[in-house]
Amino acid sequence: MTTVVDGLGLGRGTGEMAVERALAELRAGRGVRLEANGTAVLVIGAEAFDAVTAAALATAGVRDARLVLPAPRLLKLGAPRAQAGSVSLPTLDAERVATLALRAEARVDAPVAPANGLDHAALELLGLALVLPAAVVCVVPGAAVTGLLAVDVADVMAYRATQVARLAIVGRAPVPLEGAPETEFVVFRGGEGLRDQVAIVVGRPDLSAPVAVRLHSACLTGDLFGSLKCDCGDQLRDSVRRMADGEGGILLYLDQEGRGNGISNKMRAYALQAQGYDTYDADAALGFDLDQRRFDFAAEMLRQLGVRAVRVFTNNPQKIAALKASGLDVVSDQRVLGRPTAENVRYLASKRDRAGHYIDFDALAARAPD
Ligand SMILES: Nc1nc2c(ncn2[C@@H]2O[C@H](COP(=O)(O)OP(=O)(O)OP(=O)(O)O)[C@@H](O)[C@H]2O)c(=O)[nH]1
Ligand SMILES: [Zn+2]
Repeated sequence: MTTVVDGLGLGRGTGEMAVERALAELRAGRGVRLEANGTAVLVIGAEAFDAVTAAALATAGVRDARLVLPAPRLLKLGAPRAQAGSVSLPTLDAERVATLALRAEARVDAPVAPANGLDHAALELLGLALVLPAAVVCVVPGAAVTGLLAVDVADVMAYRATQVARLAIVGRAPVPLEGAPETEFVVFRGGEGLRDQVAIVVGRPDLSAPVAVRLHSACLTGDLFGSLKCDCGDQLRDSVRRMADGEGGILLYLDQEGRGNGISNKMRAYALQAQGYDTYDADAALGFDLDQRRFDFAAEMLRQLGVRAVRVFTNNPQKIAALKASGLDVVSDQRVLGRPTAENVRYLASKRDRAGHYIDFDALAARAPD
């Protein structure tokens, strides 16, 4: 297959390479050509769609331009739909796109058409690229636009699953931690959009028994800076300490900032929270479902480390279900309580009430201050 050699991606499928390149293009604010069954459209993220881009596309003679939005964003705009949908852009107006895609007070101003396969793939690409889930999609006449990267819808929709299969350890070393001197960091590549994922092996867990495990999604603000808006930093340090003081364990530090939405979208959501939205409504206003995270690759990391049974430290029923679904034996009697603060109590209550997290406020209140 000469096409595989083409990109020197020996051993990688051409479809996967195209998807990975498309993610880089979209993150850089450029468009890509999305193809399915002989149909091709240009896709560009709404957040990159400025007046200059709009004018260039109009000059190129593009037609049938639409703004594709996910169902939660359509609901916010006053047009509830079970699935994603699109509104027509008869003139390429960057200001209108920004309003419909992002502004908190916006209302839908045109009929909404159901999303087709190309539209769904466009949103999947933007999600993988961690940009705002709103896509400008249009038809490009013949040779009017050159140099666009082409990517196939089927390859886009298959991408996440193929990444799990490619997960591999790329580096490991001992890193003694305060309070956990015998600790090893093991770095995996793959799983979600070629990001690096880290397993932190604390002590020497007995792999023949259920291993203490925490799946910890990255939270820059909480883990590193001690943000008062969430409980992540406490959960992180408490989990490592419990593993070190007990029989050892494995903490997976997962590159899933903002429940998988990415740090930029998390800050957009925090801006809405500052206006009074709760954690889930803020995400929904931007077009996100309750939670974007998948944990299938986390289970695969554990498997590659020789773990068959886990005692998982979490309050999140989705994590428990995902580990079980992946075939691991799961004991789930260990909760991870952060410190309640005036700033995070609403966040914790929302997680309990809207996402079914096992958060016991009496137990939190009873926690002795450190
Ligand atoms: N979108 C969004 N993400 C947030 C917000 N606050 C925290 N996060 C993210 O939420 C995730 C929390 O991760 P975890 O602590 O692993 O997860 P959890 O789902 O609460 O589950 P457990 O802690 O295991 O009970 C991290 O990715 C944070 O960056 C928020 O207000 N909005
Ligand atoms: Zn946090």
